[in-house]
Amino acid sequence: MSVLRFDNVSKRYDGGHDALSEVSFDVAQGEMLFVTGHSGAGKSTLLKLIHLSERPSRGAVVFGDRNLLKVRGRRIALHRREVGVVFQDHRLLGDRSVADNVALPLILRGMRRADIGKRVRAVLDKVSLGARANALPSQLSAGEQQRVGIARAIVGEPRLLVADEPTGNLDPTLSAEIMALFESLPELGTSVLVASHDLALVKRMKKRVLVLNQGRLVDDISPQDLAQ
Ligand SMILES: Nc1ncnc2c1ncn2[C@@H]1O[C@H](COP(=O)(O)OP(=O)(O)OP(=O)(O)O)[C@@H](O)[C@H]1O
Repeated sequence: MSVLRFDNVSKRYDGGHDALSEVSFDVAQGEMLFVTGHSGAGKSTLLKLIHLSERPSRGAVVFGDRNLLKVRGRRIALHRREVGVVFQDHRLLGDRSVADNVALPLILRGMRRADIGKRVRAVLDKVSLGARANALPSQLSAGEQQRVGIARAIVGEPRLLVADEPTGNLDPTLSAEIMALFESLPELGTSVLVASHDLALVKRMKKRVLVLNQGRLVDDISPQDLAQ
């Protein structure tokens, strides 16, 4: 079953050229894949269409059986519960503890406090930050902050996780740890779509790779093809 489908999607920003041009692809439930391409190729735009911070100019983005064109108003927040997002710049609240930052999506959806505490502890353990639950983001390293961002993105058990250059500022060891964490998510049914311009990293992972060039999807490489 596909969790996400792009059907001939184009996106033109006001006054600009096509950032995406007639892009079509499917993501299966529990699949992990990468989208790569040079700076300006359209990777971030593609992710923004999925979590509805942008809208397509033409074509359809379909999530499960939901055409995202029809998702408006209050339904946007409901849609975002099902899509976890990891930003390159973390976007953590500086005056809140690690645990509070991770709890935020669950508080917003009105979950009971006791359940929130349990979930937050479990997910912080998963990203190896159980001991830093009470720290402020400014007291953490870049890699630790990134892991808090990931914990916040997965705490709500989304159907799809999208990550924009999640290892951009990290050393190779930390990048590998984060990729190992992402690789474990499909086992729980979460699909994972990672935008990265780091070709060495993408090749190492041996997953499906979508290649964008000036907004066009120019290649869709299967793991088998990558291995050759
Ligand atoms: N808000 C915007 N308004 C106008 N043009 C934009 C906007 N956001 C992106 N663009 C343009 O759309 C194109 C695709 O940008 P996008 O950020 O999606 O690329 P990218 O592959 O993520 O690049 P990078 O790796 O540098 O982040 C670029 O030409 C960019 O200048």
